[in-house]
Amino acid sequence: MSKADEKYLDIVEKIIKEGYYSNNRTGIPTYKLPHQIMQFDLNQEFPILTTKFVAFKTAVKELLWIWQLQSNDVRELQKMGCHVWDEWMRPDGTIGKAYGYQIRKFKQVDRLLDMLKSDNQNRRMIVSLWNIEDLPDMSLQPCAFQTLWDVTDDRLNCMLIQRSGDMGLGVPFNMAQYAVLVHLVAQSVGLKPGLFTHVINNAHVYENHIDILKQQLKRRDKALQAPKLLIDPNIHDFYKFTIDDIRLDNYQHLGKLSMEVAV
Ligand SMILES: Nc1nc(=O)c2c([nH]1)NC[C@@H]1CN(c3ccc(C(=O)N[C@@H](CCC(=O)O)C(=O)O)cc3)CN21
Ligand SMILES: O=c1ccn([C@H]2C[C@H](O)[C@@H](COP(=O)(O)O)O2)c(=O)[nH]1
Repeated sequence: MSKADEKYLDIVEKIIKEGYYSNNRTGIPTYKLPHQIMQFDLNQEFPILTTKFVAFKTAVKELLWIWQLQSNDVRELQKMGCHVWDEWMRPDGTIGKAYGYQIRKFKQVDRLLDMLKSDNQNRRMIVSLWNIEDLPDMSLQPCAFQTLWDVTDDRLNCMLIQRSGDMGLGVPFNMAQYAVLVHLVAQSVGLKPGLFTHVINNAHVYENHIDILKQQLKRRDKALQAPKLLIDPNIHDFYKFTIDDIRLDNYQHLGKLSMEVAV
């Protein structure tokens, strides 16, 4: 069974059984648990769910939009064929000063790549999208808002801090996305990928996702082996990876489960 299914479904099951019921700004109440953590050794396998289909290409497009294009323009994402931000688009076509905007504003990716190449024992390698001054001008404040990077024994490790995690929709994307990011950054600076630790402060299941997630829990015993992530090995410039250079070999899964997004 894929490790991703095991760790993800453990949290989903715990939230459904023991989670606290509460309301939130969307008006769709959730069951929630604080401080849920998943850790994956990217050297062993790629963390993507097999107990449901995860739209891998769509997820990677969103990742490239934020980290490589460093854009806040939803129309750019739509041009790539990804529509997961449509509901948060402002009349000017953007999501305000959020996500990619904050990476570009402080050249955060360039700084990270430089530090990893020149001083990888630096303990200040952090990319943060949480800019207090700009928070009021974001259509959604970033959820997966901080990554902390470390190099140990020639392996690149990354801890993702997510303040708020929608277990049904956002988290399956985020796990796969940030695992891809670690692989891309590692390949760009000549390191091997290591640990990916995913910390979720408020891990929640929306009430209208419960029945579908229960269906997914029943698939647990049928979970399949994780696919392999294949990245064109000739690319060593972070800005040169395209969506076609990043693919999964033999992604087997138990089929799509549709859920509605709470806006
Ligand atoms: N309530 C909520 N949950 C989220 O996960 C979320 C937000 N809001 N707001 C901002 C972004 C948008 N995200 C989304 C939005 C939609 C899907 C979604 O519909 N996923 C489908 C596949 C979509 C496709 O193939 O295009 C899925 O079945 O996973 C995923 C992530 C993640 N974020
Ligand atoms: O990458 C993402 C982006 C968003 N989410 C989820 C988490 C919450 O359910 C909503 C955001 O609502 P807030 O009230 O701002 O917390 O979106 C996610 O899981 N992953």
